[in-house]
Amino acid sequence: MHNKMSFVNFTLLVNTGAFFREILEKYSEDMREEAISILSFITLALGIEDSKLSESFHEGQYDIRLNCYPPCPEPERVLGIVPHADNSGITLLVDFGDFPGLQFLKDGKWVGVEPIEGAIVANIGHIIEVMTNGIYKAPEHRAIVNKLKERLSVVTFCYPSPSIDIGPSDKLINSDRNLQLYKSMTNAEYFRRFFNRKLDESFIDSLRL
Ligand SMILES: O=C(O)CCC(=O)C(=O)O
Ligand SMILES: [Fe+2]
Repeated sequence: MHNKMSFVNFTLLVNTGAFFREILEKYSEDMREEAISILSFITLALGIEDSKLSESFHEGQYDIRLNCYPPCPEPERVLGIVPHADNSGITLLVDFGDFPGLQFLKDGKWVGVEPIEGAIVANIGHIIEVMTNGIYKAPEHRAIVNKLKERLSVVTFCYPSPSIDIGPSDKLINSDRNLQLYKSMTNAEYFRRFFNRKLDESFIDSLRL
């Protein structure tokens, strides 16, 4: 399987066959547990423990993407993935590279994430930015390529239950000092806005009040 990965970046869909489906279903169940536990720590840190925020991820959708970045003779001239923030609630990334291929924008500078064996990189997506009323921000990130080395990453995009509205948690906007900064919308409305977004404008800005 490894040798056949020859595209700059490709997406392996969950329904590529029974064999992959079984592995990916087990994997996504593990990631569901990880996501719920990270989200309950987030709600604990926010002082809104037991809110519907973390619970909504029990029933949510979990999409897995396998990224492959082959070596590139001129790495400074290409990007593996262009700068973006994820539209998920939270994204869990397992990095199989041995160089910092994933980079986050911090204070205007790209900072590489050093892969640690067995570690999961947890990345906040737009939905958690909205649900936490902007306390947790969805960071811009990108992937770069290496002149000599291939890199693989397995990325799980974790979404809350489609029956839950996407909007700032009531518990965070309960006083005059804590104004609601983002719109509240149904799950369907969130995705409608995402798929109809203007590509030259910031999606998260379009969700601000
Ligand atoms: O492969 C990576 O390091 C980044 C992947 C990523 O950001 C994505 O798939 O959304
Ligand atoms: Fe991403």
